[in-house]
Amino acid sequence: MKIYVVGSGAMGSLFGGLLFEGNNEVTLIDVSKAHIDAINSNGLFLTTGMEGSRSIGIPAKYAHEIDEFPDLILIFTKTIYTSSALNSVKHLIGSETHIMTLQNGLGNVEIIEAFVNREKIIVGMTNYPSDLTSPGKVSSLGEGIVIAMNASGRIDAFLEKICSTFNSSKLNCKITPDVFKYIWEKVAFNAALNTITAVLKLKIGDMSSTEEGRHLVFKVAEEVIKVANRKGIPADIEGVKQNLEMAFNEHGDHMPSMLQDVMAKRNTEIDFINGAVLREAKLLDIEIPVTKTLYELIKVIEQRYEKNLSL
Ligand SMILES: NC(=O)C1=CN([C@@H]2O[C@H](COP(=O)(O)OP(=O)(O)OC[C@H]3O[C@@H](n4cnc5c(N)ncnc54)[C@H](OP(=O)(O)O)[C@@H]3O)[C@@H](O)[C@H]2O)C=CC1
Ligand SMILES: CC(C)(CO)C(=O)C(=O)O
Repeated sequence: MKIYVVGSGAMGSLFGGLLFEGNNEVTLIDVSKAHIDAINSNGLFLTTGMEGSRSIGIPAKYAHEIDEFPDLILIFTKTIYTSSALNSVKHLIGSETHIMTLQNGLGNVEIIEAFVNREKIIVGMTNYPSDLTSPGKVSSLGEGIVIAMNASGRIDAFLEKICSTFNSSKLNCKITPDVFKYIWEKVAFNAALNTITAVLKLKIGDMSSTEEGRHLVFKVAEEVIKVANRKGIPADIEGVKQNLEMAFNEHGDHMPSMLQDVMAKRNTEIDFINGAVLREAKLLDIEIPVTKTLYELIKVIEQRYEKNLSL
């Protein structure tokens, strides 16, 4: 299968690298010169729990260097850049090209719909942890899953082919009609864990070693699931709590993507995570005070470093 990964940082490189090793024709597309140059000079240096460290000779390019249509565009930019990234690869979207999003947050399908119709969108979620440690170097130490579904609600042959391609590339994929239940559960997870570790500048394990840290995480998760349930989405707080416990125990050394953003003084996905939940809560007239406080704290942090001020 011919696959372009658009946004090839921590997650894009992990997925691109594994799909390439699974004998797919994969090209990484990015905007970071340092990252592209490092991969083209020395290969992608990928470390995964099962396979260890190796250098993968996968091509990395800028969008304008390519001109063939792929079967699949896997978009792995931060959600704030989805629209601009897809604009930069508009010339690569053929009539049969599908676009897949496993990005965190809410509203990803609606952004992609400006580029292809819903039948050509695969939406899902993943909880593989991945860290971009330096240009060209990515480390993913922990197991995960991919949940996927066609955004139109139909299971078709292409979706089945994608999932089996992922599975033969060591990416544990499941097709699930109830995909938005899992997306909301992941939003609850990220609204809690990503913001709290980012505000505290602590890795998952360091934060979750305190009773107060764990209490705060569960409080936010409960607020988000309350909103999902009131919208009629059967998200399950017990499942979210189990996933959080699993992250506390098994992903202790991971810096959630929002923490990686704050450390690098980049804008975060807060408007697509806590911000999106707050908008839904407002429509339903539900108070979610802890989720709102964390939203506001991340906004303060973003504004401080946008102005080059210390924290
Ligand atoms: N990291 C993780 O463990 C997990 C992350 N996710 C989600 O996956 C998504 C990706 O996260 P992550 O991999 O951590 O993010 P990264 O910031 O590591 O990677 C995103 C990459 O996209 C590049 N980029 C930005 N704009 C464009 C563009 N216009 N065209 C092409 N590339 C572009 C960035 O370059 P530059 O840095 O120069 O801007 C960067 O290299 C997010 O939605 C995140 O929430 C989900 C599960 C786990
Ligand atoms: C890996 C995981 C699940 C941890 O928070 C994540 O989604 C992220 O880092 O954004």
